[in-house]
Amino acid sequence: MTGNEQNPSKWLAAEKKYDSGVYNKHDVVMVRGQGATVWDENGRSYIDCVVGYGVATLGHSHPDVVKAVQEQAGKLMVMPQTVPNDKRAEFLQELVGVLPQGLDRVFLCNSGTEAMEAAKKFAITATGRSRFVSMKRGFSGRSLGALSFTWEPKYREPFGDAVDNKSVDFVTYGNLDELRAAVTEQTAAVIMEPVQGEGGVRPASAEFIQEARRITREKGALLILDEIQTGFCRTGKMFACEHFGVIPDGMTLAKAIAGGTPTAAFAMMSEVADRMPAGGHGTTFGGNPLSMAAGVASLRAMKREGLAEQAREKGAYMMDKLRAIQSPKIREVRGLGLMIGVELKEKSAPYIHAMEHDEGVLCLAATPLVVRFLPPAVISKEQIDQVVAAFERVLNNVNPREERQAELRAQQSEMGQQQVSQGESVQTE
Ligand SMILES: Cc1ncc(COP(=O)(O)O)c(C=O)c1O
Repeated sequence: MTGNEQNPSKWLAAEKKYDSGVYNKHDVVMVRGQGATVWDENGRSYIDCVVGYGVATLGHSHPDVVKAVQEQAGKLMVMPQTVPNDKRAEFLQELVGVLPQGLDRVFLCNSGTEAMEAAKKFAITATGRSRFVSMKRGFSGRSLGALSFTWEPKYREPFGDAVDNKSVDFVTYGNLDELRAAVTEQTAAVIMEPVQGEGGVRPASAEFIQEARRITREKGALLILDEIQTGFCRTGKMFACEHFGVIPDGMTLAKAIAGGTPTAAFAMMSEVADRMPAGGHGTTFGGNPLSMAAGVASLRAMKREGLAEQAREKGAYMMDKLRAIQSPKIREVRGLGLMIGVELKEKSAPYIHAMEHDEGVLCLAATPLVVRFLPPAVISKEQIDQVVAAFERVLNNVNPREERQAELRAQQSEMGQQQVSQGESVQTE
């Protein structure tokens, strides 16, 4: 039991009452974070291997980011992108400095899905084409434009024809023949994640991603890599495409880009940017000075602290430890850097719940069978040891089938009790 179940919090009640209802809320209220640790309102600590779906790769409340935000908040928070701003210029310079060569034009926005929207529009104006190739099991976000690239039917079907799924061909991630057949002279862009995150933590093969580069060039289409989850050191390089020696024409960026502030970008080659008419796209909050200040501090800290090397080394350490777990429930441990998935032979949800509830470790699902770990790169090896030990205990102790049967037995006996007492009351009246 968490403290909240014993003593329901007013914050938990308020959030559950007023939220739109689209989220499956946990029974816990988080109030503070530092590095790889977060604390709930009752003071219980958790090792965070979710970090806001992969946002806080630098750790929660990194001191440089906190200082930059504090200073900028007292100076200037709002300036639209039509009016140049010192922090925005500094951020753009820093960002282009770490991006693969040639990606030196940037559209700034606020979330991953907006970066995908931008990518879609820039690809259409750059090529004069409007067909796309995306990947089965791919996830690109949930706005209607981005949703057209997202494969999972449950995210698309509730919105029927409002999601444009006629102009997108989905190919099996890794299938070279399907890829070659799908990319034609009508294709504006091929969209893919270098490691599928939501789709089960699946790294692309070098052959597949390199063939995507080759065939898009041959057909005059763009290659757009979705590095929203993989970017900014998560996979052990600043960007995952560096593992494959591939430079795309455009790259969508978000999550860890700016120290936890809601920031995103579509970075592209000049030839792609130059074809968008002035005023053809825009956003109010994109490139706001507050996020830009956080972004500058975050990018500098990533470089100074060797965050990519940390993610590479700790990722290998954690993956080795997970692979050493002897459990018949594990089908496969896979990933790249600190983007790690453990595919089980059964549903992952009860194990993820037990990790949080019983062990104080936050992790998340990626498809119903996969437990996904996205710890910050500043996590210590001791914390990794704790996470792996907790996971092993949970695999040993949780038995969803037995628990479900016990639940059913309890329900049946409760119903039996009710029938007996109803029967008794009838008799006694
Ligand atoms: C690969 C990928 N693309 C796009 C998105 C959408 O980003 P956002 O949730 O910021 O809109 C996500 C979010 O998880 C993602 O992992």
